[in-house]
Amino acid sequence: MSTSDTRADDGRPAGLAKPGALARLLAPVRPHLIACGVLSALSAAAGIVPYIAAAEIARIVLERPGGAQAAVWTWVGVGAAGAALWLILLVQSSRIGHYADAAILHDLRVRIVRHLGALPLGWFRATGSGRVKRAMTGDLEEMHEVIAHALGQLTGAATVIVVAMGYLFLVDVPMTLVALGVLALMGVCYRVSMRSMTSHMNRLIAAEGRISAASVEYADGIQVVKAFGTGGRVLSRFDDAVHEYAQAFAAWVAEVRYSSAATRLFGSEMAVLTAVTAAGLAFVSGGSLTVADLVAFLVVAVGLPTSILPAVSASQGVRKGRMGAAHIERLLSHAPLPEPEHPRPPDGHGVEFDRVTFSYDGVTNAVQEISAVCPPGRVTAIVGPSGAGKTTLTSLLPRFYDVTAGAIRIGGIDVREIPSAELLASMSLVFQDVALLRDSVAENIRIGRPGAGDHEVRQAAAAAHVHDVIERLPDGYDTLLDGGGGGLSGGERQRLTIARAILSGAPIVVLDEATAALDPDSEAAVQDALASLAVGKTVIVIAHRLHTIAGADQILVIDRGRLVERGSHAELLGLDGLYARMWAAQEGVPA
Ligand SMILES: Nc1ncnc2c1ncn2[C@@H]1O[C@H](COP(=O)(O)OP(=O)(O)OP(=O)(O)O)[C@@H](O)[C@H]1O
Repeated sequence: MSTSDTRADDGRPAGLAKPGALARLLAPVRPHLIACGVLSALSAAAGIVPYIAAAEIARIVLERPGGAQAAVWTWVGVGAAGAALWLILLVQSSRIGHYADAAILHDLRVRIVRHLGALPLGWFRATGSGRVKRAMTGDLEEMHEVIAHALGQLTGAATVIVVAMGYLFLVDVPMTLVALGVLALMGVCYRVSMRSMTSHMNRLIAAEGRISAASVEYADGIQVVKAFGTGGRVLSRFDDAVHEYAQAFAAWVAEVRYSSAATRLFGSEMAVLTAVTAAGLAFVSGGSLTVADLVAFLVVAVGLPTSILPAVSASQGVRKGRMGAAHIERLLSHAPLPEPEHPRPPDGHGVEFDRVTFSYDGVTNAVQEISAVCPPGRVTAIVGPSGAGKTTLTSLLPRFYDVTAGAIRIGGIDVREIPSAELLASMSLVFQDVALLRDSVAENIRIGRPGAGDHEVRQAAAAAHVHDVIERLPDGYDTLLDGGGGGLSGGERQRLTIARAILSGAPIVVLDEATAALDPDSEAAVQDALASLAVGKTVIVIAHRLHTIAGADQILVIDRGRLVERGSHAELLGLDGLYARMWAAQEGVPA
């Protein structure tokens, strides 16, 4: 998790949840939550009745020994009815709470997934998967705790205090004040122990994020770690994060150790029992309290901590739920890719960059005033030194980001006027970091055109020069690939994605050529596959190794965000400029 993850977009620490984010997100199930709260309160009230009945029976037996059998049996009936009602209402409130929980979490998951689908792809590159994952798992889980558990526990505890104290007040006021005093001490200690919870929680969440980022970094880069022995550095980042977590936790514990121990002490049956017994015996010997009334306190007041303590963890659950809700609301508030008000379909698939300027930070332009036409049926190569702006320029075409100035047109229509689904469907994006899904080989190709028949999948694989490789796999086209495409070489994985692009039949192909050198056979196979893919299409290829694009119809040379040269390979060599120097450097031929 990056630092940005621990802060709200307005710079406020993430723990300081926007007030009301939880209430706003739960609005669709508010009636269910109110019903759940009311039933929990009624259930808690019914749950205290058997204790009151026991106390009343004790008072009758002690005050009128041998008499009032009917009254005893009435209280037995009341107690049994209270217990039955407690159970029935508890089950009902839990049923409604869990129903609301399932409904709202489903609703939020769908909203998050739809929203993610509408966010610009550049947002994912900048944000990373950790934040998305946290919203879909941890943050929702924290909201679940509030809806399904904390709400009922809090209303239940509040009701138990009101009903029990109401009854005890009727029995004896001074004794009730003694019991209340113990519980009030617990409340004060709890508030003291929770005073700095938000800042400690933020520190812990930030450290937790760094632990998870370091673990992902280690797992993702395990090959590099093992091959180059950089495990020490990656592991030390993990170690530092774990150490920071332990320190944050220790600092919190050190600060709250006395207040939370006191909370436990005053919130225990032991404390209430001691206070009630001591005060009660004093009052009894002073003649202001009967033994029967003392028994009522021993039965009802001593049980109170057991009913109230779950509310302590529930209130922490609510704090966490508010934080989770704030994270989710923030994710949902990121502006989606603006869809055109008056969508227009492109007329053709030639691509035109018209004085395109783009800045990531609003200060420096990564791409500046680039104008070029990429005609259909032709290959346009983009070359230039590292950091020149090649990837940036091509990522503006599928609207990973929108241009800062100028325009990009497909078939004469500004990409911002083309519906985003149609825009993405009009192009195949073949990137270096080959994305294979955990699915069969056939399905990995079929993503290009869901619903394509087996025969078409095989044809695409054959055109991409990867059919024979697939046939040699243990289960052929049904072989399951792990996420990284294990079992296939780099060149084979690339050809698989090229087969995917061939099957999609999209008229525009954007290709980020692999920087890593393949062995000559593999490279030749990839080149042949690309030639099949390019037929009749508008092909834009970012080239790192110039000899692979020497035959391109036009080559655009970019340097520091600007288009500095353009022409065919021969023309560019004739210019004796940047391209000629790059060619000489790569091919070992003097320019
Ligand atoms: N997500 C981003 N946020 C901010 N700046 C970025 C981002 N991506 C790239 N840049 C910057 O924009 C400039 C152009 O980068 P870009 O990746 O487009 O270059 P490139 O020519 O594709 O480089 P390479 O050949 O090394 O891939 C660089 O200065 C880079 O640091």
